[in-house]
Amino acid sequence: MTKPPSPPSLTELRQEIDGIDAQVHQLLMQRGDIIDRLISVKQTQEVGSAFRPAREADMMRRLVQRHHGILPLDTVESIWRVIIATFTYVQAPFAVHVDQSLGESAMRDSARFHFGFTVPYVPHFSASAAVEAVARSKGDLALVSATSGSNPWWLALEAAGAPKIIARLPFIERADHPAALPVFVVSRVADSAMVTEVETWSIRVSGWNAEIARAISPLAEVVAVPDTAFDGAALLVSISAPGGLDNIKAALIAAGASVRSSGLVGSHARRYTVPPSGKAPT
Ligand SMILES: O=C(O)C(=O)C[C@]1(C(=O)O)C=C[C@@H](O)C=C1
Repeated sequence: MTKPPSPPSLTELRQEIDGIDAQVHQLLMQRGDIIDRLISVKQTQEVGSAFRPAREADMMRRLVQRHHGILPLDTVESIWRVIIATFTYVQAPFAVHVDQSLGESAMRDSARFHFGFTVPYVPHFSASAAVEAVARSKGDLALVSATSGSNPWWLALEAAGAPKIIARLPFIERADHPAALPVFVVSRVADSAMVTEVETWSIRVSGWNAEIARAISPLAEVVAVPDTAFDGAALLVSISAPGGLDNIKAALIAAGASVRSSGLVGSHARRYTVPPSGKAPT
């Protein structure tokens, strides 16, 4: 009778792990060599930022789709965020300007999760100050709340040549995400690098009240800052449906508001949600 094979020893398993670690490290250095070649092809210096939101949204979605096994998705996502953010930084150094006015810890978690520790973190006491710092810079990023605001910081994005909203974090949403805070990324990137699945519009209205807010809330995500001078409000409206802007304007007017102005202030990828278990992401 043949003896069953004996299980591998701890030393053998550790040798296998060492072999894999050396390969992972080797592959990361190889990735760095490719980034080195990509710098001259991309001509990042023209816009100043190496950040490519459309490419990153696509990479993060594919990462989730191919992932399986016991390694938690939180860990895989955070490792790749640090890899991509750091390789963006080595192409063209940038800082992340963070609005901490609504609370420091969740914003800091979001910045560190998505951009790691190599990219400098610059705290600000208002969203406007973070956005102004980006406007003065060549390729810096600002992180501001995507769901609430105490001042209409997005008005500064209306002008041609001003920075724009280029992404909404987290790229991959799910229950218990370790950096779940909804955050807009504001920067100046090449038009060709933008994702346009969701457009963000700055809309100024007169005659704003709670009833009008309720009337448009099923149609789009809205951040509203009342503007007492005009009995109105500055709105930041995220629109994903084609023709959505006209529908929003019609709904505002039907509810009794008048639209004073509208301007496109950016765009980002559609929200991508991983269900609790087993089902396909949406
Ligand atoms: O694909 C690019 O354009 C890159 O610069 C590479 C890379 C990456 O590290 O994979 C880095 C920055 C971009 O935002 C997207 C991807």
